[in-house]
Amino acid sequence: MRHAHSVQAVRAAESELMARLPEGALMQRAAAGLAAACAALLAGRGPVPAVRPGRGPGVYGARVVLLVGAGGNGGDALYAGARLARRGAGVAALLLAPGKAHRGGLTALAAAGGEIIETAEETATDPAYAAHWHHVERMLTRADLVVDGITGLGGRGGLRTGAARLAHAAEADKVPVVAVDLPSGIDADTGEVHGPAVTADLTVTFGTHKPGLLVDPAREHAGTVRLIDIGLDLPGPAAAEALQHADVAALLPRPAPESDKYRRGVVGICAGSARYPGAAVLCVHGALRTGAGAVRYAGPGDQAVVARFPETLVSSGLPSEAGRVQAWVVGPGLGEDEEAGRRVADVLAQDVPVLVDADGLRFLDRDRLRARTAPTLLTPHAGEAARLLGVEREHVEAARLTSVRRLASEYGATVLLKGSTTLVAAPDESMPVRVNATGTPWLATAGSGDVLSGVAGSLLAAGLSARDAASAGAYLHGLAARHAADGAPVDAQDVAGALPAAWRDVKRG
Ligand SMILES: NC(=O)C1=CN([C@@H]2O[C@H](COP(=O)(O)OP(=O)(O)OC[C@H]3O[C@@H](n4cnc5c(N)ncnc54)[C@H](O)[C@@H]3O)[C@@H](O)[C@H]2O)[C@@H](O)CC1
Ligand SMILES: [K+]
Repeated sequence: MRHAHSVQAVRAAESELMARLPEGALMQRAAAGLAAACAALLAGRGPVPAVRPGRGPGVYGARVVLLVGAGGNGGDALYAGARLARRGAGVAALLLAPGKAHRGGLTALAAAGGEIIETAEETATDPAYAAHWHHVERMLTRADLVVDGITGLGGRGGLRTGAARLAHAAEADKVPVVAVDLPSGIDADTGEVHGPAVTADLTVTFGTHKPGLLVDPAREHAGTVRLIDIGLDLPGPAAAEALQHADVAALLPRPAPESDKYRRGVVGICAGSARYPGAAVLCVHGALRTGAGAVRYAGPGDQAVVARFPETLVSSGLPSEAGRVQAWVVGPGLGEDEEAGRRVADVLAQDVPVLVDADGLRFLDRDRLRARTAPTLLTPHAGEAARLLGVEREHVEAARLTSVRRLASEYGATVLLKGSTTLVAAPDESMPVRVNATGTPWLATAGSGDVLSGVAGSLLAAGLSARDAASAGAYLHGLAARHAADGAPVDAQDVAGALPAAWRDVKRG
């Protein structure tokens, strides 16, 4: 499991540890890890090449520019810069807040032969300093490596004008950028980005991940993330967490020798319509490939479903008349008419776990949902989430973590918010939000959501909690898409077809 903690939790753990260590020891641990990651990158062992023509790999002779802000983040950069300078790199520090730069870090860099250049942020728009800014921009574009130590845990809002200009200069020339702790300008706790922010190739983060390193849109600024253990002890639940193969393997059901189809879980599917029969087929396909003992289908797509999957138990009437199931999936391709609404209400009236997706989300009654005793799982994309929250889609996309938490709490349901990183929030706010990162852009294809509903519904029927079913389902689904795509476009049927490969991959570890 990968954990991400809030700024407040990290600060508390830091002060607890600092009280037991000699002064500055923690920052030295951070700087040592940061310098090692920079050295590896300069030696050609990083996520991006950092060797410019005319220079061999390694630290010796490399040109490193540090962007240094007012706080501890700049301190890390300065101490790491000193370590690189001692190994023969040419290191220059641009101080964006000269009066506030970390004293000890400045002394260390100067002692190691590094260059210190005052580049006060507020002079960026002053014509008297135009030549100076032109000069430092050129330094950046010629560097082998730029280290972003502008802001860390204490950063507020986006980059200011001067910092944004420098970050842009480095990015425009494709100079590798290593962010210290987090890319400056992102919101560490929410993953939101309120203005210009550094886009790093590598982020070296300390003690624990921060939610902003896992959640979009901030995540896209972080590049590859490397976690450095500095000995922090972070008790209590994380703010966010990401499952790994082993976590998912432990969650996936495994049929016991005495299992029969009923014990393995029967999932009911109410999806599709005369207009969208394909949604029914895809949803059933996802469910069948995720270990359900049996799939019952109830709805207007019964003939299409049984023609493709003869093992399905089909009927065309109301879901409550279809026979017993351990969980229902309702919504994909159901349409928007009265009949669809009747089916959703019929499913939600049953006292079993229910997954509501797509068209089903049009018919939710907040109070009825909150009154349900069995778990409910809602699986909206950003547009559907926006409608449920009464906000614009852009708002959900910009504030994904806040939005998924708000939905879960307002609807009293577990919510899976689809996207490039899928988020899962439980109605209990103390539970970490789960972040799924197995997805691929190829998953943005018609019908792939219908498959996901079948997958998660099947896991619900097998007895997983709504949160586990949603997060393990998203994980498998994303992995299946990667298997199916392998660098080329996929359709939703390919994704469903690759589910067994994803399952085996997870189980193998
Ligand atoms: N406390 C410690 O011993 C350790 C701290 N560490 C580093 O220290 C960082 C936290 O240090 P700080 O609390 O000083 O926080 P920052 O380094 O984020 O600096 C905060 C200061 O930056 C300025 N600032 C805020 N927003 C800004 C913006 N948008 N543009 C420009 N300036 C802005 C403000 O003056 C603020 O006080 C961590 O992220 C980590 O990198 C690590 O060395 C681990 C140990
Ligand atoms: K930073």
